[in-house]
Amino acid sequence: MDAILEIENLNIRNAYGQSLVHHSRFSLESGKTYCLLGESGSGKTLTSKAILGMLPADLHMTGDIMLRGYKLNRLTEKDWRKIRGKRIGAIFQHPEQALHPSIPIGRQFSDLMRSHLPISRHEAEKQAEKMLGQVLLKDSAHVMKSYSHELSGGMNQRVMIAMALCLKPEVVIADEPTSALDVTTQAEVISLLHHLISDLHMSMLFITHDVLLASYLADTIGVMRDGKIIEQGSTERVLRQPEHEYTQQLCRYRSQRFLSKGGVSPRASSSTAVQRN
Ligand SMILES: Nc1ncnc2c1ncn2[C@@H]1O[C@H](COP(=O)(O)OP(=O)(O)OP(=O)(O)O)[C@@H](O)[C@H]1O
Repeated sequence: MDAILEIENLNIRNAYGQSLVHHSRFSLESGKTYCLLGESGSGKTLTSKAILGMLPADLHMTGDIMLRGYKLNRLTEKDWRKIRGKRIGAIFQHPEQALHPSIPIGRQFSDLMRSHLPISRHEAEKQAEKMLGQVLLKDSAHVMKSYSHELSGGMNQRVMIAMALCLKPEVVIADEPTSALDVTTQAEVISLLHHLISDLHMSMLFITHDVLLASYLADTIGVMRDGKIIEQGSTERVLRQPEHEYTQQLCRYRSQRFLSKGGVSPRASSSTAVQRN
């Protein structure tokens, strides 16, 4: 197997020495999606922040995070800026917090591209507009001139996806990217993300509390609880033959939702909640 991102014995403690993430170990294979699945407070976001070198200063981390075998733990902030965005892209739950409120989208987009690539403003804007078209934003020229508060939640999240993917990162981290969206928009954005990631042959770490989303997107699932990965394996195995009692509970809950939604099947079986074309 060709591991692109490896997490070895990751521990995160707060200022009082309390363990928030405990001996976490997993790897993301090239071209695959690994899903960290768990309820609120289980340590998923802290894990993603550690991988992005964005842990709050009051938290203490030990363990190794390796991108293609290269240790990221001891990088300076200057080195991190070369990796974040360029080699590891990120999509967060609230795009409006990540986007600058008083800079037009096109300017933010082209600034991001120019901070990593030696291209002119004109060329960066051309590429940005093209990328906005790829995330199916209809009037991309208009979006380029807009401010984030003028766009809907779903449009802002499409902009974030375009920005996260524009530099063709090896790994994309998507942390609950659709939990602030309504159900229809969520399905559209997840379907779009899934197709782009596979078309561009990227690897994704997807973070969610939603078993149905995990079952749709993930090749491998790691179930997180109280800062620990209590079970991991192929999506098929984890959801069909869960070993841990907590995973069994999650799967029962998923079956109830499945039935209440009138029958949508997970990736572990033949069709999906969000249609895969
Ligand atoms: N800066 C911080 N200082 C101290 N404790 C923190 C800090 N950030 C997070 N925590 C705690 O660490 C634990 C894990 O938080 P984390 O945000 O990773 O959970 P999560 O699984 O992503 O949940 P959610 O989906 O609600 O974000 C929680 O108990 C949280 O309160």
